[in-house]
Amino acid sequence: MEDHSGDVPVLPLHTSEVDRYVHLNRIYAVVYSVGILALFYRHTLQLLSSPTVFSFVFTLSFFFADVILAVMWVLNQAYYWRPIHRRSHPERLPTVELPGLDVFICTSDPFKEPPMSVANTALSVMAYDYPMEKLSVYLSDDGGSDLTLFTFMEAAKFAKHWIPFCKMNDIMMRSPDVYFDSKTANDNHDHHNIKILYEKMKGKVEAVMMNGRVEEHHLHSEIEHIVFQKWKQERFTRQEHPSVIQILLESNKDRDITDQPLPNLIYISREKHRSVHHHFKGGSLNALLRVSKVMTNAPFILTLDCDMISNDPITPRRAMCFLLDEAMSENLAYVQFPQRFRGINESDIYGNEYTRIFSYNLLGMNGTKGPNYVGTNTFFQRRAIEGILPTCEETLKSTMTIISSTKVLDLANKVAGATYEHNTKWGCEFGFRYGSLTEDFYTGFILHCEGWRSIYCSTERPAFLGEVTPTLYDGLNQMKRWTIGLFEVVLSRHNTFTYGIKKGKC
Ligand SMILES: O=c1ccn([C@@H]2O[C@H](COP(=O)(O)OP(=O)(O)O[C@H]3O[C@H](CO)[C@@H](O)[C@H](O)[C@H]3O)[C@@H](O)[C@H]2O)c(=O)[nH]1
Ligand SMILES: [Mn+2]
Repeated sequence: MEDHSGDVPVLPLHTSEVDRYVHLNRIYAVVYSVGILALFYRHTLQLLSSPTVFSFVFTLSFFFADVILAVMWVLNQAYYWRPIHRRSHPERLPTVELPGLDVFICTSDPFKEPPMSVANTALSVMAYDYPMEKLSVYLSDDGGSDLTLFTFMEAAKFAKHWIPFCKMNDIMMRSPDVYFDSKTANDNHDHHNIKILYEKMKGKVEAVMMNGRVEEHHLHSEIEHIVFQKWKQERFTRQEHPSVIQILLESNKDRDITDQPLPNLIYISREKHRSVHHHFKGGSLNALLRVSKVMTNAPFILTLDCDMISNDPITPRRAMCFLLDEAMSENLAYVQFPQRFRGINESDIYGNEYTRIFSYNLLGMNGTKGPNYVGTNTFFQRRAIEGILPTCEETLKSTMTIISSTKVLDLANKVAGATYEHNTKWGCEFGFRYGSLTEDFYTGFILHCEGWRSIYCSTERPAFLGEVTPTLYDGLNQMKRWTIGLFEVVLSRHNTFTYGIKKGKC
């Protein structure tokens, strides 16, 4: 990778090395295969020497059960054959301007996903070590909740203090809740003041949450009153409401308390109609793709679940080490960071950490086409996920610089409309793909089939930290959803065996 053609050698932005235990893995695989062959040899002998029909059928059933397990085992070896560790070197990124980054955060229920913790996720990424004028954070609220919007309005005010505080004190954990809870938070004067501000904001949000809805006396400015008028409409429910797009911070206008620019912060609740399928998270991500296209159109996109806080402010620069590498970016669809969790007790009795699917398997896939998309902590190239939009999507091509202009807002509301996708290829040829409860796996798989690659970047300090499912019931439900989602892919025309092989690219 090193280029010594110039006078000064250009150091690579990223390096990779094959896992040092790969040979052990391979030896183990060979020994295990011998074991499997011996087992089948024994089964065959038993079948041939079955004294009765009953014992024949009995042995045959064991034989088939073992065939299934053996096939699963063989397929799994792909993960251990050539795991690759990739390291990024963000300190080597050229000092030229960094590209725009649009962050998509999805939330869907203010009572299951408390707006205050969603706001913490947003604040943690808004405080990234990244040029503020290049960063836009979009919140998609599928719950269409005034409580969430209210919380984000408060968070936008708090961000003006929080972002400079993090940067001046070089804080790594930029989610306020976790930062104030952590033992490392040192109790200096600044810390004390910002904590008071945070507690005040939290108090306001809690009062509104207790009340269950935003009322006149919670609001202070004329603008706030106008915004919440929408919720006064008779038919404003979670499943039936017009689109709400609210710019809470505008980078080229708003400044923090040290007079530095702030990132854009935009609240979006796409239009919903009972009679129109909204396609859950996939639908919400596609609405975000379109709205962000008409507003900021950044070439790179980070998708985040509402509970995934940033744990390291340098992460977007790490992602850029891969995405900006010309030799690699041509067909690089996304850079995946692992899903790690906080609050897991030592014994992790429910296996909530999912180390295998979120760490080992992804590492293994780094040696092939790259990891599958796990729904969150993923930096996409916009052009990969968007696909080539046909000319009928002309509206999407007109990006403007003033995001708060009426023209931009009208267009944004139009593309966030419930029926906008009718008679278009959204969800099947471009955007996040519909048809599976695990839209993430499905989308990543299709991208790989289309010839795109992906990268798994794991770092010693986790880039993001999520929350584990709180109860066994939730955990089982989640597992059920994932299994159904994967099964939907198997039953679709994009079956991983047939479609992937037919395409000849997987
Ligand atoms: O109609 C919906 C439903 C969900 N979500 C959001 O999608 C995210 C993930 O949903 P969650 O219920 O937390 O599902 P999990 O099973 O925990 O999520 C994992 O599995 C999902 C499906 O494979 C992926 O989309 C996620 O990124 C991945 O973390 C959350 O932020 C939700 O708010 C929406 O925006 N709209
Ligand atoms: Mn979740």
